[in-house]
Amino acid sequence: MTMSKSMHHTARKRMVIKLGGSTLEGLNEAFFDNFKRLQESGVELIITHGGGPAINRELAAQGIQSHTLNGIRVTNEAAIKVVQSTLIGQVNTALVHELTTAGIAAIGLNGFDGQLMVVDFLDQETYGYVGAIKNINTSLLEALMGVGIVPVIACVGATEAGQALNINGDTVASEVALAVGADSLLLVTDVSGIRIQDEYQAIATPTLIDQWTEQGHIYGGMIPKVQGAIDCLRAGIPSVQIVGATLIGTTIVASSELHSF
Ligand SMILES: Nc1ncnc2c1ncn2[C@@H]1O[C@H](COP(=O)(O)OP(=O)(O)O)[C@@H](O)[C@H]1O
Ligand SMILES: CC(=O)N[C@@H](CCC(=O)OP(=O)(O)O)C(=O)O
Repeated sequence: MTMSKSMHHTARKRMVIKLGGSTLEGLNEAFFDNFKRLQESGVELIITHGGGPAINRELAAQGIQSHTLNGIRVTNEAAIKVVQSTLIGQVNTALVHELTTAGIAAIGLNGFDGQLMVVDFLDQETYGYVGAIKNINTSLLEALMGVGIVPVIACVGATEAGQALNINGDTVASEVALAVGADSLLLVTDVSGIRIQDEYQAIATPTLIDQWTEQGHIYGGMIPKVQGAIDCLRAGIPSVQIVGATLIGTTIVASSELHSF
């Protein structure tokens, strides 16, 4: 790390929580209470979310084809319109409502708002309307957190020309965590972490993850999670976890930290 995180902010801890579309619809008030307690104890929260299943339903209803490649949705011109309207219009608003009901002050955002996530095409030929993040407006996030409001980010980016681009939710979570110098990243999904040959792993290292991915034990939607986790860990974010709705799962640690477990 070139710049100490304490340079960005003082004693307050910062946590980025990503709620996967796979688990979002089943979360209850007790789950959100955990976050309320964290916030009350002085932790600054940023919530990001996906919405893969909701997008799939809407695409199917409109007869639009799509498929994924390395856990990333290949998004054509018809699909990006559905992604944009579903994530921002439905999933984000519903989540903000749930947080508000749980007593957490929350504001819904997407890449267009205050130039929150400026993107370029990742690789238009391969992925279509999918974005790679160029810049994140961290001042906006800090201003909101500074007054106790939780930013709730939908994974839609905006190009400088104003084109919406789809971004994988796990990628948004890890890039936001990196941009704000978070102390921890929590990816909440529909499985209790990384499962290898029917066993959930309490601990994983980048080396093990590379092996498991090569062997095909890690595939599909788990790929962007482990990639984002490794990026964060390498950049010095001390705690990265992939968990289920019970908040139990896999902690990803640098190999050199293994001995302390
Ligand atoms: N090794 C693995 N351990 C656990 N889940 C895995 C693994 N490899 C692939 N997966 C898949 O990843 C899914 C979670 O990713 P995804 O469906 O994209 O969830 P989310 O909507 O939370 O991002 C799991 O439900 C599982 O099907
Ligand atoms: C580019 C890309 O893959 N975008 C994702 C965005 C939603 C998402 O990530 O949802 P989950 O968190 O439920 O997986 C998609 O279209 O499904």
